Amino acid sequence: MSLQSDLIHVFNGIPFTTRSSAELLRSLDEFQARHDDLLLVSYPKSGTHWLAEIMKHLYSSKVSITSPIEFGNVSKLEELSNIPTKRIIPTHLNFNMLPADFKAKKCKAIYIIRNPKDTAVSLFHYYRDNPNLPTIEGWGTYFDMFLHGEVVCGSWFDHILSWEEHRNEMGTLFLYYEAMKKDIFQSVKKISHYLGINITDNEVHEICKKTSFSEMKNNVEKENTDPNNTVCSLTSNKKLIFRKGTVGDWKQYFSNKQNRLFDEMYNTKMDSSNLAKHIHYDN
Ligand SMILES: Nc1ncnc2c1ncn2[C@@H]1O[C@H](COP(=O)(O)OS(=O)(=O)O)[C@@H](OP(=O)(O)O)[C@H]1O
Repeated sequence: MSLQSDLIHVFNGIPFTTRSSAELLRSLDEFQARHDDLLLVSYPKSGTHWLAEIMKHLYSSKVSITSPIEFGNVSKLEELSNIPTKRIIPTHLNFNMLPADFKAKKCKAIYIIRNPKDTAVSLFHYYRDNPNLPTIEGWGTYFDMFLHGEVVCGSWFDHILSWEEHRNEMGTLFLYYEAMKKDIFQSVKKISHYLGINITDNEVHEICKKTSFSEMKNNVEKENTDPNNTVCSLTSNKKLIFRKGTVGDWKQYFSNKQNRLFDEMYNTKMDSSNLAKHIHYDN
C-alpha cells in the first residue's frame, strides 16, 4: 500500500501530514535552540495535551507553550525565534529528526509514553475524525498500518527506541500515561522536581484538579478554536483530542489474533529496551 496521498508525504522514511511542509522539515536542522527551551515529546495520542496543561499551570504565565516545532512552513520557525519568554515546545518528532541545536544545548525534554495498544486505538479514532488525515478502511486495515509504522509519525516502536537510545544526551524525563492516571499527584511532583520548580502540596492538588480529563474536556467546549490552539501538529481542532481518556480501551478492539501479532512485534522490537519494564503494557 502506498503511504503517499494528498494529505501525507514521506520525509526521511516517516509519514507526515502536509501540515508539516517538507520545506520546514528540511530546515529544522538550522533551528536555533535556547538553553532553557523545554521539549514536550510524544508519539501521537499519548497524552501530550494533558502534559502541556500541567506545564501551563506549573509555570503560570512565565512561559509560552508554542505550536509544535514541525507544524507549518518556515515562517513558523521565525515566529518561534521571536518569542521573548521561555519556550515550551511540543513535538511528535523522532529523536533523529530533532533539530541538532536542542541536542547541542542539552535542552530538557519530557517524553510521555502510553501503552501502544491504547495509543493505536486512540490514533484510529483520530484518523476517522480528523480531516487532515487520510480515510482509512476500517480497524483491520488500520491495525496492520499501525503495527508496521505506516501511520503518521511512523512506527511507535522506532519513535520510543530513538528517544531511549539518546536518553542521556539530554537527560530526558520519561513519563507514563497510566502511571499518571494512577497517581497524578506524584507525577506532577516528579515533573516539578525535574524542572526544579518549588511547589507546595496544595498547589499540586490544584493542578491535579485543573488538569483532570473532565475539566479539560469541559474547557474545550467553552474555548474558541484558533489555528494554534492544539499542541498536536496534526490538527488545530481541540475537540478531537478529548475522547475517553481511559486505560485499556484496546480490549474492545483487538481480536485474539491481533493481540498475538502485536505482542510478537512488541517482544521483538522492545527486547533490548530498558524502558519496556516501565511501560504499562498489560493494562
Ligand atoms: N487530562 C487527561 N487525562 C487523561 N487522558 C487525557 C487527558 N487529556 C487528554 N487525554 C487523552 O489523551 C489522548 C490524546 O493524546 P494527545 O494529547 O497526545 O493527542 S495528540 O497526538 O497531541 O493529538 C486522548 O486519548 P483517547 O481518549 O484514548 O483517544 C485523550 O482523551
